[in-house]
Amino acid sequence: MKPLFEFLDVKYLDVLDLPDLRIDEGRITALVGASGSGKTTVLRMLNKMISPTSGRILFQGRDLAQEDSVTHRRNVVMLSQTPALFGLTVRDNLLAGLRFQDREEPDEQSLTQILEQVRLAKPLQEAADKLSGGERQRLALGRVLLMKPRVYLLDEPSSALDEETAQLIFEMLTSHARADGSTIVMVTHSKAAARNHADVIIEMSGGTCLNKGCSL
Ligand SMILES: Nc1ncnc2c1ncn2[C@@H]1O[C@H](COP(=O)(O)OP(=O)(O)OP(=O)(O)O)[C@@H](O)[C@H]1O
Repeated sequence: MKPLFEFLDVKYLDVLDLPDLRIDEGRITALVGASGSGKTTVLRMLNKMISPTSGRILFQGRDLAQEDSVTHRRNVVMLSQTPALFGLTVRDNLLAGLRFQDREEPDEQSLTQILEQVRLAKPLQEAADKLSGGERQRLALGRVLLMKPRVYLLDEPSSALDEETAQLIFEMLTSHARADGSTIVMVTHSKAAARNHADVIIEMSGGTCLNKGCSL
């Protein structure tokens, strides 16, 4: 397995202490652990929203500190726990992630297919602020899928979903990632989801990783 991210003696304030954490390319990694154990902070580091206060993170063998943040975030896209709405309609929200990408606007059919993929049965012209929490979560996931990133950082992507929809979404995400070789790092409170869908489970506690050596 090729390492995509490698943490070398990384510390972040008194929040994280990760001597040796590795995330492999093309795999599905689940970050599990109690509330406040540092899971979201790890995702934010992978996305370069925050940087280590000491130590280094390598991305594809290069120091992440040297990478351009905007370019990095085109490849490594984070879906937060409470995604924001963009613009007025479902369509506006799907297209929002492509604004800064040099790509042709997807046609109606592609947008409708994405909605089917995320199990959101709403018309493209529907007002986004009318959607429920779980529907917004799936809409935001659709926005991220359209961006076709190499790495998906998903912060509790199923927190607002019922069990059946969550299961369908995890299945869609994993088959999508396996088909195009993308990498997923997802935070989840569901140990069952982690066991059923992830290749690697990283267990966090008190800002560190409990796995032996943290290099799986
Ligand atoms: N910039 C910061 N300064 C100080 N403390 C911080 C900072 N960022 C995060 N923390 C603290 O670090 C701890 C870990 O936060 P984090 O959001 O990573 O936890 P989590 O495991 O994702 O929790 P949850 O499952 O509840 O979302 C928390 O106690 C949080 O308050």
